[in-house]
Amino acid sequence: MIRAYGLTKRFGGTTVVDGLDFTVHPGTVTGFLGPNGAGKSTTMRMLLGLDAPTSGRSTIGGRDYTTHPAPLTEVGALLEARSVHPGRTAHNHLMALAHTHGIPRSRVDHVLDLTGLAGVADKRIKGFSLGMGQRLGIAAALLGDPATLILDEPVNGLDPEGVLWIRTLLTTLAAEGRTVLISSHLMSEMALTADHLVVIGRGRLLADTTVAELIRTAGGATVKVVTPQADTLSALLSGPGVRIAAVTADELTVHGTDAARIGRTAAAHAIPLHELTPQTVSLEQAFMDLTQESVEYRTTAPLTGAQA
Ligand SMILES: Nc1ncnc2c1ncn2[C@@H]1O[C@H](COP(=O)(O)OP(=O)(O)OP(=O)(O)O)[C@@H](O)[C@H]1O
Repeated sequence: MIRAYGLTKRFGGTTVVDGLDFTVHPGTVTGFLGPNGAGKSTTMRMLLGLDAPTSGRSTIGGRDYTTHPAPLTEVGALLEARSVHPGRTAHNHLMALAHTHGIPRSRVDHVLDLTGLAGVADKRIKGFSLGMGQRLGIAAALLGDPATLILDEPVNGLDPEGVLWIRTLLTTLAAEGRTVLISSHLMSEMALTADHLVVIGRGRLLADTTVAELIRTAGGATVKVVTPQADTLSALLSGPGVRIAAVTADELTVHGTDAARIGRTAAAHAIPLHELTPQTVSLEQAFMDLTQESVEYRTTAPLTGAQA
């Protein structure tokens, strides 16, 4: 379990992470989301003891990361800035890590297999593509068979097959009971990978919730209904918690009830339906609504097309 208690970081006069409290539970993949510059990497660096908080504290597995006697076997981390020796082969890089952390050699072959790098294990890292480098970073994070994984933008640079692979890998690792925290600024990616979301903007906590709950609070599910008897149906559906908006004379948007009930009501009163479509707010839209006040880099002028 990862816990942050009032985690705060100031650089000069700027507060980059502002009193963050959250808990990341084992057994689920938790997405750490926020627009560019929201403070995700800084928070992860503090969790890992790489940046000292200005105030507040955090624990991993109940203790401060820096006090773990064998951190690699407790926490596997992938941060954006990797320090790997470009002249080394992937195999040698992992062997060096294993050796200095008392991890058995057999783990090196295991993580090379797991990350699909076995075929290029003897190639020098400097010849690696962005995606291969990303896989190597993940291999290093998994080397100590850690109970907790903290991965900063793990999908960066991966091709569609790689994205699918990491999604499956993370879900499997969480199902084994591990704590998995992954950052991204892509809501669409998180929607497919994470069960739980911690969303920040300008260093502040905006949401700590499930994907489904985020959609619900962002406007919830609605149903589009097209019928020549919109007024009659509207009157029949009205009630506590139900909001109905007339889009046109024969189209309604209904909040607060589901398509099944609308269909049953229409059938019971012999009202013909030309369309009955459940609609959910896209997660991308929910994210934009949530973070619109805290977007650091906003386009102010419309794009007018490519200049020659
Ligand atoms: N060492 C530093 N000194 C000064 N400012 C910093 C430092 N590190 C980060 N910042 C600033 O802190 C803010 C948050 O940065 P951070 O990298 O944590 O955001 P992020 O959410 O990870 O963004 P992205 O999605 O773009 O990676 C940014 O405005 C950044 O410029």
